[in-house]
Amino acid sequence: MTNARELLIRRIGAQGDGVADLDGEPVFVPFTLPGERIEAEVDGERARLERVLVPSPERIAPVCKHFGKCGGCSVQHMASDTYAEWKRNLVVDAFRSRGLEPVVDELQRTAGKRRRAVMRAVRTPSGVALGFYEASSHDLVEIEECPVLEPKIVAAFPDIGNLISPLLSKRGEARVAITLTKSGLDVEITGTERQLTPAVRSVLASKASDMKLSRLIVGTELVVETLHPFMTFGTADVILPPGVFVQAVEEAETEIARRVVAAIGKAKAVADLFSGMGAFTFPLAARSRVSAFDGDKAAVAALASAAKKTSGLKPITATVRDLFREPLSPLELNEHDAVVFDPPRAGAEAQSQRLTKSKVKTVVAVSCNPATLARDARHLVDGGYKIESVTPIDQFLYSAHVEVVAIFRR
Ligand SMILES: C[S@@+](CC[C@H](N)C(=O)[O-])C[C@H]1O[C@@H](n2cnc3c(N)ncnc32)[C@H](O)[C@@H]1O
Repeated sequence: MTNARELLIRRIGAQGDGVADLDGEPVFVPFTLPGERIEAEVDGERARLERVLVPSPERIAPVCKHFGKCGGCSVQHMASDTYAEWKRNLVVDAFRSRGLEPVVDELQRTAGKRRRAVMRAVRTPSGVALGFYEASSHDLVEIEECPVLEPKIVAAFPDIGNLISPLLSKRGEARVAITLTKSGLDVEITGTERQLTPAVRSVLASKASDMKLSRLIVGTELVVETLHPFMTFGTADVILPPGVFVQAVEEAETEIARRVVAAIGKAKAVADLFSGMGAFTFPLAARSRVSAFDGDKAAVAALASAAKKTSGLKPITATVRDLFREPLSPLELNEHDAVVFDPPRAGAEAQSQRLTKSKVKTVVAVSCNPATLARDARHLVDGGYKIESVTPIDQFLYSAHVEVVAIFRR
């Protein structure tokens, strides 16, 4: 049952929603700010904003016309300083909840835009629309502009819609992953029900080369690869396997790598855990021997192949390993002077526990989830490490996500 209520917003929650109290219970209202008096349609612990009765002086006009409907961004309505302090506090609160009170740096901004978009495509009366889902829904919002995406990706939407058209039935829907690589757009279309017949394949291949795509994959089939899609890490060009992890924003990746390299200093041997394709391995290998480990076979193969082709670096080894099930043992860790880990959102708990039993002096943790980072930091601190610095980086502009680089020493 829903009902319209007048509410006073008291704080901003971890997802960027304003939080009001109603009969002693929290109610989350997207797109509102502390101090605002609003009218909202309440449905359990969620509410839909109807009207802002008394706006906060921190309220600003959103930069995108789709804001409020598109589920991609949650916080375009906050003044810049409020936004930066809220994001920084997400990290402060995560550490505090584990009993840790490190000095957390100011939010580091990056000017760059996202180089990967994972979108949905649907047929419309006039063609094919590309968009993102509304928040907590499967309703598509057709996207005509996007301030967080690389403009080259947004500019390609009409052509990509046209490309997908022969694959979509009347009510069909497809998933489209578009990645801007150094050799152009890499497009992967999945979830279409129509067969990739030889005739359709040849139409797609010809459209893809007209569009100068570096690669087009449909389902698991490579339709065309005009140029190998690659990214540059340090001095190495690494060819992207399909679907591999890439940091969202190139400038953020460069800033993280710069901080990782500076923290490692002159260490002779470094373990790069959850290395992916080597975004940190290659910058580190300018000075240190690096052992890279990751669970993704294709990413490790891409890293190893680029390491073979790149001259002027210290030796690199690349190993496929499930680091949740089989974290590096204290003995293996002791072969290194420093360790970097950059796990998925689940964090690196087992590995952090092993680190406390090793002699490694420097640990650099890179994380996109302050909650699991703080949990892992608690293990490291209990095991004798001191937190040297914690730096939030705004890799995920206008969202409730934040990247963090934390340095530990003993
Ligand atoms: C946040 S990404 C970091 C990748 C790389 N450091 C970078 O900056 O591009 C996390 C990586 O963890 C890897 N991964 C996920 N689960 C894993 C596991 N159980 N064992 C080892 N690696 C895993 C993924 O393949 C991915 O490359």
